[in-house]
Amino acid sequence: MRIVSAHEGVIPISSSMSNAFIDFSTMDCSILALVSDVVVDGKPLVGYGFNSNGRYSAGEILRRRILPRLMDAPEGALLDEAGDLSPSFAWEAMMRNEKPGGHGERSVAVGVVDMALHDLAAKVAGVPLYRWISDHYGDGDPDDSVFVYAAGGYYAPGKSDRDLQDEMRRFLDAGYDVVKMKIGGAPLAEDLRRIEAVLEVLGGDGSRLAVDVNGRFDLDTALEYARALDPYDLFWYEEVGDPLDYRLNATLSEQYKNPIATGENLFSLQDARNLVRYGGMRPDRDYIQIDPALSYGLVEYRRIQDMLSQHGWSSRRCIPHGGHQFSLHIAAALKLGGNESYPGEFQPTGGFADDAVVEGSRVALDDRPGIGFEGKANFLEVLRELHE
Ligand SMILES: O=C([O-])CC(=O)C(=O)O
Ligand SMILES: [Mg+2]
Repeated sequence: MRIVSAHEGVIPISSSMSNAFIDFSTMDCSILALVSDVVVDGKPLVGYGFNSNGRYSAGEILRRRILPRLMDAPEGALLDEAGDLSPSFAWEAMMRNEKPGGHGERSVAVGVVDMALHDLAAKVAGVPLYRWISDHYGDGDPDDSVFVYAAGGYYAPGKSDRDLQDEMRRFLDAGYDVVKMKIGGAPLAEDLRRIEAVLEVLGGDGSRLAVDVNGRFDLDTALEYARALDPYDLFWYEEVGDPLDYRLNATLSEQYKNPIATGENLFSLQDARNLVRYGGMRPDRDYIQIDPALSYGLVEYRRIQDMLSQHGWSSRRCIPHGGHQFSLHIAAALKLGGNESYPGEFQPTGGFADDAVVEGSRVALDDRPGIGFEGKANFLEVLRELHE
């Protein structure tokens, strides 16, 4: 098989909401179609990818470096011994002449292509991606459903505690047991009032509420909030300080007994290893949220899983950021602890298939070949425009 053309584009995924660090008024996203020479039912098979959310589109890097290297790779260089598309060989081709370090600059671009390559490889095999990953990289016995929690609870102009409660009620009505809200964008007293409002909806059960700081706090504020949050026994306290401030995270973990989650802004094996080496993360309770789409794709994510396992971490302690279908397949196949979900945000890219049902905070995988963007009508329309 051969990739005959690559079509890259940019779409807005903007909104009026804010977390403690950024607003999403100009958030956009790279999308990609890789058209193959494999024809099924008179149409070429096409692999699709996009770059999750939280990082902006990476079109320049895709156009100038990553895609030319992929498309100019010698005949056969992207194929394994069986003649099948190898995302690992493609990764080597895309990363040729790239120095180590500085990962965020290009990890998003490579992640977009890696997603499309995996979508295509599974479509060529005629199987859903979770099955393909499990057979190629896992134990051949994937989970048939994945734990998901509903992320939202953003700050927004004019949003009242009542609005926040209604949003959380909608999540519960949609089948989620665990929800997440933003903190750190308001003074502590106001955030505690917002937390109490959400806890009211959750019957007072803090173990069903995660809070996300988006890297806003210095150490003193991190500890001040930690003392205030501890009695709630929350599901987790997320990305409390700067993502690369491992000392802050380590100090926090000595003083905050409940689970901490972080990693959505770490984009490489090396950064993840530093978190585990120096960040004080506790394999018995904490969560690692690295998002495969932002961090060089599944090829790198598997290296990260190997590293975690060598450091005594179970894959079940990983719950990726991003709320997208790619990570849902990875979670089922590699037996992660779950996946994020944004029932209301980041359209048209975010979320799962239109017919996906969440029950008891779990979502089942479907049988569409590849990632299954074909079951997400609004997004598919945008993706098809790239190449049709
Ligand atoms: O607000 C964001 O950038 C998204 C985020 O942190 C998350 O999903 O955990
Ligand atoms: Mg987060």
